[in-house]
Amino acid sequence: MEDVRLRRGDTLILDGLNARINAGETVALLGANGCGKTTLSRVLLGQMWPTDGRVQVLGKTLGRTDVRALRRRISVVNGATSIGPVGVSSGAIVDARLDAVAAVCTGYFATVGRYDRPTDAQRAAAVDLLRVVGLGHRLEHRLSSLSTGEQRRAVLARALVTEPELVILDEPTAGLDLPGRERLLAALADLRNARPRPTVLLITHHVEEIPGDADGVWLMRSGRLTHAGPPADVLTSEALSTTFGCDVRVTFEHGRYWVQVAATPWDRPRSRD
Ligand SMILES: Nc1ncnc2c1ncn2[C@@H]1O[C@H](COP(=O)(O)OP(=O)(O)OP(=O)(O)O)[C@@H](O)[C@H]1O
Repeated sequence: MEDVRLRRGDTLILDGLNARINAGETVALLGANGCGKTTLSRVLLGQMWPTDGRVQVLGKTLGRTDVRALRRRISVVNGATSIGPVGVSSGAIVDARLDAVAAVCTGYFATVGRYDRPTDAQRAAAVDLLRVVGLGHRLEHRLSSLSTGEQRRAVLARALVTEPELVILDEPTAGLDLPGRERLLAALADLRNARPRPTVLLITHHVEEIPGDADGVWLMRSGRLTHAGPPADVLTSEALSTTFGCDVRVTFEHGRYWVQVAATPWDRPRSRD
């Protein structure tokens, strides 16, 4: 991204973004609600058009390339409800009535329901991926009978089945319990060992979800990227306190970064009695 600005009405949503992710790198994007993270991802997907600036994705310059062809090389996973009944207004990306293997196979055809017949090799790849995300024991189960965490992992497997070159994960662990979240993070760590290794943009609110060996971390505030660099340089108490507007302490343990809120601007001085 070069000098990317995006204005809608009176709101400057993205304010002069300059940043780069090299092929195969994992970068985490962190910032307060409403700072522009999802908008940035939508720009990368060609779903929102910047007011100024230049965006290149997978070597293609947006505005000079067929976005539909580019989209086939990208997968998006977000925490929103994406499994449900098929219908124009349901917003579902996959039919809840499908079993896990069939659901993952819809990823090959970018369909919500089962309209196409996958090859044996495609089914085998879907089964492999379901095992990777810890759903090997749920292959024949309908999505509607799976727990939220299991559904989320099935959606992740669906997103990966086409071996995308770029994976955008927008709060992929939202709504997951602790083991569910750890399982999903482990699946993401496996993804970083995949060959070829996809480029990953992980949008998250949770510092502890950022792999300690991520290639980069971007901090965003009011539509600007205020910090970008290796995790050890960016995930500091000072930088995160500025980003979130409250006093936080960052520690590094067990290969990950952890945050504690030390004080918030709305803390009142405690009475002595
Ligand atoms: N089409 C639009 N027109 C006007 N304002 C918009 C539009 N799309 C998004 N915004 C505003 O831009 C800001 C950034 O939204 P965005 O969804 O990118 O934030 P975010 O960082 O992903 O937030 P969250 O962490 O809450 O998901 C918000 O204030 C939002 O209301």
